[in-house]
Amino acid sequence: MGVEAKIAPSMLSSDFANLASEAQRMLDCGADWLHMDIMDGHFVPNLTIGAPVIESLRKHTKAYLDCHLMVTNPLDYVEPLGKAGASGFTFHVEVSRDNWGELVQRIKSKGMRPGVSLKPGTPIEEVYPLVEGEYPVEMVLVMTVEPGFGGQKFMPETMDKVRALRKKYPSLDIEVDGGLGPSTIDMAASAGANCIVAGSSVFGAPDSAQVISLMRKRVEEVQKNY
Ligand SMILES: O=C(CO)[C@H](O)[C@H](O)COP(=O)(O)O
Repeated sequence: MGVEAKIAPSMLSSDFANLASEAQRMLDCGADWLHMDIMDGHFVPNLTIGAPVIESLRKHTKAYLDCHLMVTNPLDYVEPLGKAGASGFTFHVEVSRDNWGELVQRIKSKGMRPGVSLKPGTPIEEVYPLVEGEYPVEMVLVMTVEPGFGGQKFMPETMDKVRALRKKYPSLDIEVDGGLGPSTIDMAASAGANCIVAGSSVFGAPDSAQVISLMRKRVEEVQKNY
């Protein structure tokens, strides 16, 4: 089927005062990507980090920095994040309905991998043109909680979107984010998600490596049957 399991701890749950060592700890625990939540206090009611922090972290790691832009004007972030060393740039479809073609082109021109995300209430059909268009995104991030805060409860009803996407696009990277951990990974993996973002379940566990390994195993078990 051609999709790989990617386990991406959400650095939102890390100790931001020790970001570089927290990032290295996650990589040592087996993380594939580091998920970076960029929030502007407008698209979502929380304010986190931006390009300066990505630039600082990039000096300490070569890891894939999977940036999720929970911002109203993603276009404004392309240039700074490209310069800062972001790897993936995932924007929200709800704020990009009129300019996603330009956005994807600019993201790619800065050497980043474009992705699109959608909130729980947004119909999955809205992202189909972005996967199939002239300037396709390379990943769809299905939010499994309302974006804005870590530690929320996984919304099982969002799995219908993951199933629909996987049926339509067998080799697409499908990421899920929010409330993922040992008790919810089976739902996400069996629906077809292969990129798993997890914050509180990984950072809050006594053995983060064990949680990462369990989630990877579940995704791999499902993927090999495709
Ligand atoms: O994007 C996010 C919130 O908008 C976080 O990445 C997400 O909620 C992960 O945290 P947790 O695993 O604790 O739910």
